[in-house]
Amino acid sequence: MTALTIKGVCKSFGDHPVLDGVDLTVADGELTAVLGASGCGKTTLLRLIAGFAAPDEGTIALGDDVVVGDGTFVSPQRRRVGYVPQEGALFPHLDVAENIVFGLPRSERKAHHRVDELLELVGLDRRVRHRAPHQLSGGQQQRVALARALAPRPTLLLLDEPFSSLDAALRTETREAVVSALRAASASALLVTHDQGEAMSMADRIAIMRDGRIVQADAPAAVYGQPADAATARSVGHANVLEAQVRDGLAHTSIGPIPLRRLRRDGPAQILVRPEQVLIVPADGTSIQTLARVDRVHFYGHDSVVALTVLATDERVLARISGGTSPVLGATVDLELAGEAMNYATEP
Ligand SMILES: Nc1ncnc2c1ncn2[C@@H]1O[C@H](COP(=O)(O)OP(=O)(O)OP(=O)(O)O)[C@@H](O)[C@H]1O
Repeated sequence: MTALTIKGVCKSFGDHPVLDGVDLTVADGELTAVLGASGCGKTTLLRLIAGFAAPDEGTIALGDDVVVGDGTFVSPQRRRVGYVPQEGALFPHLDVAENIVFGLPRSERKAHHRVDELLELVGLDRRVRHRAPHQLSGGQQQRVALARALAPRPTLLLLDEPFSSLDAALRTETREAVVSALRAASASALLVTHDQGEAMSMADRIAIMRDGRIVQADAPAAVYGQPADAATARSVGHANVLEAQVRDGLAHTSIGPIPLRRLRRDGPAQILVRPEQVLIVPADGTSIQTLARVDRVHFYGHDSVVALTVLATDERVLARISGGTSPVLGATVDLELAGEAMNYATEP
C-alpha cells in the first residue's frame, strides 16, 4: 500500500511555474525526503498535500482516497495529514499536554495515558507535560510538535524542514529521536529539506526535486552511487565530474582508467567519481603516475576533503582522506582511481 500518490501535479503563481508535473509516492510506514534547493517548490508541494492550496493540474491520493484532482477537493481537516512546520509551531498559551491533545476529538482530550504514550514515543520525560513551550529547548519544542502531529494517528505526516532552527548537536539528536518515533508509530512521512546530510541519514527514500519535477526517487545509497545525472550527483555530496574517453568498457580519464557501472558506446563521456574513490599515493617515481598539486585541505575532523589540480591537464579533483594526516599544501602527490564510475552523455 502507498500512503501518498502524487501524479502530474502542476502549480504556477501568476506566470511563474513552480511545480511542473510532480510524480511521487510514499510507501506505507516509510520516510521519504524531498531534497531540493531553496525556492524549488518543496513547501508548495507540502501545502498542496495538506490541502492549504489546490494544484492547477494533477491528482493527489492519500492511501486509496483521491483528495484532490478529478473534480475532487477534500478540505484540510478531512485529510488525516499531520504537519510539523519549521519552528514556532506550538501554541504559546497552552502547556505541553494541551498542545499535544489539541488536534484530538474533544472526547479524547482527557486521555492522559495518550499524552504519556506520545511523550515517551518522542523521547521526552513525562514531567514536561505541564511546562509552557517557552520553558523547553528548541529540540524539545520540535518533539512536542511531532507528538501533537502524531496524536490523531494521521495517514501521512508532513515535516517541513523541522530541524533548520536547531544548532548542530541538537539537530542530530532531534533527528534521531524523530526517526525512532516515526518507526515506533509505523508512521508514513514526507520530509522536505535542502540539507543533503539530513535526507541521507534519515530517509528510507530520497526524491530529488529540481526545476519543478522529481528527477530521481530512490534509496539514499542508490541516489549517491547511481545518480540520474551530474547535477543530482552534486546535490547529494561532493562529486568529481571528469571528462573521459570510453573504450572497451573503461573510462580513460586524466587520472587513469576506471571501469564503468553502466556501459555505453565508445567515445567522449562525463563520468562521476566520488572523492573517496580518488586515492592519494606518495609520488615515488617508480610507476605510471598522475601527478597533482595539493591546493586546499578541508578538515572535517573524522575525515578531510583535499582539493587538487592534475598537473598535466589542470583538471580540479577532490579526494577524501580519513584520519588526522593531511598532505602538505603545495605538495606534489600521485593519484589513483578505485571502484567503478557512473557515466553520462557529455553536456554541451
Ligand atoms: N503564495 C505564493 N504566491 C506567489 N509566489 C509564491 C507563493 N508561494 C510560493 N511562491 C514562490 O514559489 C517558489 C517556491 O517556493 P517554496 O516556498 O515552495 O520553495 P521551497 O523549496 O520550500 O523553498 P525554501 O527551502 O526556501 O523554503 C518561490 O519562488 C516562491 O517565491
